[in-house]
Amino acid sequence: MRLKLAAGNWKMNGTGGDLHVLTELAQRHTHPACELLICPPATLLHRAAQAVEGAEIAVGGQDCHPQGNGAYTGDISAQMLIDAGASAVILGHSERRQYHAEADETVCAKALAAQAAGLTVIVCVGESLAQREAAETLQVIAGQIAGSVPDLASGNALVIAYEPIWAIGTGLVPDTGQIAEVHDFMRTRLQDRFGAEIGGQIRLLYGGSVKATNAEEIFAVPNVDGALVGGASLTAADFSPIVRALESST
Ligand SMILES: O=C(CO)COP(=O)(O)O
Repeated sequence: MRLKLAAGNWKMNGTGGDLHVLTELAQRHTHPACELLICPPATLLHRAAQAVEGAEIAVGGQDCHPQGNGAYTGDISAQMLIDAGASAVILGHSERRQYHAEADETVCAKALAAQAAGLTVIVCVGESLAQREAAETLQVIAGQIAGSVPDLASGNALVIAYEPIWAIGTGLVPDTGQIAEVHDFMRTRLQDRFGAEIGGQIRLLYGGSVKATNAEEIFAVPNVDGALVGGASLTAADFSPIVRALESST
């Protein structure tokens, strides 16, 4: 059984005054029937980890460097994320691929480092609108999974988030048939590569304009094991109903 995961990606949002969102979430979800993860900006990680201490909420980073330490100004290593209290990291988000020119090989190197450090890795994949319109979606996803996901000894510490670029922050969401097609395809690719057991352990999240209003429908899709939520993870009032929808889908 894969434990469902509700993950929030705060992106470049949030300062100390927003930590109350975490304490509010902790109060609302004392015994969650799914895993809860919030990935705040790196500047807030340590305080976020302290804010959720004792609660069933984990915190994670939004990126890490492949090296453990060294002359990489502005970068943060996987060990540093752990030191700050993180247990997971998002890698290869389309915004990093686009604005930081991260290729699959870079994402894979980061994933290896994060795994070695003991972090749960959330690798993001997803097609652009032009790629979808050219009927290249599955080909793009296959290439990103092959290139960004490192070899694994277990599937428990790997999560893949399918985030169509055209659905991120736009209010547009693929229909459930389109989500099912990609998630089933990812499951098959992962089981072909890693075997039925490991490939069956890897959790597959959907991300892109997930809201309280569409969560239930999305979580009913087979092979959707949770969500990676951007905008609607910034307040407890928005995120909490998504968590509840996931809990009742389990
Ligand atoms: O990019 C996302 C999460 O990583 C999705 O963002 P939105 O939920 O704001 O569309």
